[in-house]
Amino acid sequence: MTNVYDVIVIGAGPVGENVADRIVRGGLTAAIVERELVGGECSYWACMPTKALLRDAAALRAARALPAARAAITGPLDTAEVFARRNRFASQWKDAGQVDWLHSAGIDLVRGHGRLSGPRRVHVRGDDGGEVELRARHAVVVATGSSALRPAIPGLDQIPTWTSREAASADSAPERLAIIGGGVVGTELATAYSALGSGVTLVSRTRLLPGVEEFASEHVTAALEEAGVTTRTGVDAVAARCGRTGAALLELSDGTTVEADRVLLAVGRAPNTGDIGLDTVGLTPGAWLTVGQDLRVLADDGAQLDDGWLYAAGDVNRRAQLTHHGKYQARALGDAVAARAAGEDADTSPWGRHASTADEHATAQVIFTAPEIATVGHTAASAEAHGLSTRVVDHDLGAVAGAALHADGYTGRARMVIDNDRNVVVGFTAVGFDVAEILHAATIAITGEVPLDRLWHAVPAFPTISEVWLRLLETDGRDH
Ligand SMILES: Cc1cc2nc3c(=O)[nH]c(=O)nc-3n(C[C@H](O)[C@H](O)[C@H](O)COP(=O)(O)OP(=O)(O)OC[C@H]3O[C@@H](n4cnc5c(N)ncnc54)[C@H](O)[C@@H]3O)c2cc1C
Ligand SMILES: NC(=O)c1ccc[n+]([C@@H]2O[C@H](COP(=O)([O-])OP(=O)(O)OC[C@H]3O[C@@H](n4cnc5c(N)ncnc54)[C@H](O)[C@@H]3O)[C@@H](O)[C@H]2O)c1
Repeated sequence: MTNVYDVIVIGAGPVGENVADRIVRGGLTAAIVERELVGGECSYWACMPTKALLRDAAALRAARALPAARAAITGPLDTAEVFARRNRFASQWKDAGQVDWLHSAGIDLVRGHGRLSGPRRVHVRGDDGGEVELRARHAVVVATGSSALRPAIPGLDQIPTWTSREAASADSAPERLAIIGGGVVGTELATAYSALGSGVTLVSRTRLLPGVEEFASEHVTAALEEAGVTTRTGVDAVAARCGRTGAALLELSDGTTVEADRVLLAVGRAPNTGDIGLDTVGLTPGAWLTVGQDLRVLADDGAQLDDGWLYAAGDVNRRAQLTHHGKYQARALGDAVAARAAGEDADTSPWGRHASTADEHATAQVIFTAPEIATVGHTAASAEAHGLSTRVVDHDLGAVAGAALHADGYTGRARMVIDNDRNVVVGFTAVGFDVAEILHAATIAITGEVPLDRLWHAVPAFPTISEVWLRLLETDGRDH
């Protein structure tokens, strides 16, 4: 195996894989370094297994919302089958399929822990202790992702804890599960484990899902409580200890205690940069990597690092910690490196071919709680914080014919945030069952900056949940 490549990618998560793919498609050579499983967190311990844990309960809930289908339900959820199907979606934690794909794409895989060892150099220590020094002609891309953050709560190491990794790969549900952190991981896994039979207590410093519109957070909070989850908002877990029976005891800031068999830590992510040789190129180990518009890593003082040979994409640059946004960055980055190698200029102007502008203006996310939250672009609060002059239009999703038909007693709401100056949509949020699939219309409206006058000509089919678009436009009126 040659040790010199056009580009070296550290980390074969979804983002690293896509960077390497675009590099090779651009006519360059690429090696990818991976210390665990090719496919990364998303494939084995995050997106795919957690969504698999949620899916059967969602289908059962959908059937229960229709009287005739409900009558056909003959028993409870077969949780052993749920875990077995999850195992298949996690490829039994084996990466042979993804390795085959790498080979078919013409990407060389180097297994081991990669560290920068100077400009354009990556040192890899293999699991077998073997070492190899790789050299890049054009670029090194850091795509090492992130890991669960461990909060500094005294006594935590004396109690049985999980991070999202263990929760995503467990093969049974604890009788009592306490979750610290009411963000996306906390609420999704509370939804999953309460459906799988755990008695769940969700402890959150703020309201649940503080980053989304308040009405969406309220819908999910009410639904979690209805499903039997105890939500404790506005409190911190301040100490932990082991009870006499071996159970975990969490002391909360309001003086109360929560007892559980497991405590899931879901308080955010930390960058996988502690041991990747950042010090050898003048950067601070353990920090998130700051990048410019072109995803090139900036020095600690904000200046361009050397001649711009070091890039970072995905979770590690903290622009938008979502698989699809990381892969979007990967396409822009890979194409830019290939263009530059061919002596061409990269187009990193807003919405240019090599820019990842959508990270800033149209971050799209589905939160797979029950009901789901689908959101893209600004919330009313973030638009205001960005100094935009906006108006907000809301509509009751339950009043849309397609939603009423979808499920008896359908409740939900949608919000459109409109930029008054340009008369375009800059934000959209919906909460309700199965709203995930209506999100992309909003993403297209926002990225396309479609004028509202033209949106009136985008006719949603009847009777679908997407008809909420027409209702939102009608509520706003035609006179702006
Ligand atoms: C519980 C959970 C659920 C999630 N669900 C969703 C979801 O539904 N949808 C969504 O869009 N996002 C979801 N996310 C976020 C998503 O998982 C991440 O945004 C995504 O995995 C980021 O991809 P990445 O390639 O940047 O990093 P990762 O997936 O973390 O991959 C990084 C890779 O780099 C490797 N690596 C690290 N350091 C080194 C080194 N020094 N040498 C060699 N290899 C190294 C790692 O082993 C890993 O394979 C979820 C996250 C969590 C925690
Ligand atoms: N469906 C999806 O798209 C999906 C699903 C899961 C995760 N993710 C991604 O994974 C990332 C991590 O998710 P997450 O939920 O871990 O992080 P998060 O930042 O969404 O939420 C963490 C929550 O924990 C709270 N918190 C922090 N420290 C605390 C402490 N000491 N005590 C109590 N609460 C504390 C924070 O206030 C915050 O509300 C997110 O960026 C998310 O985008 C995405």
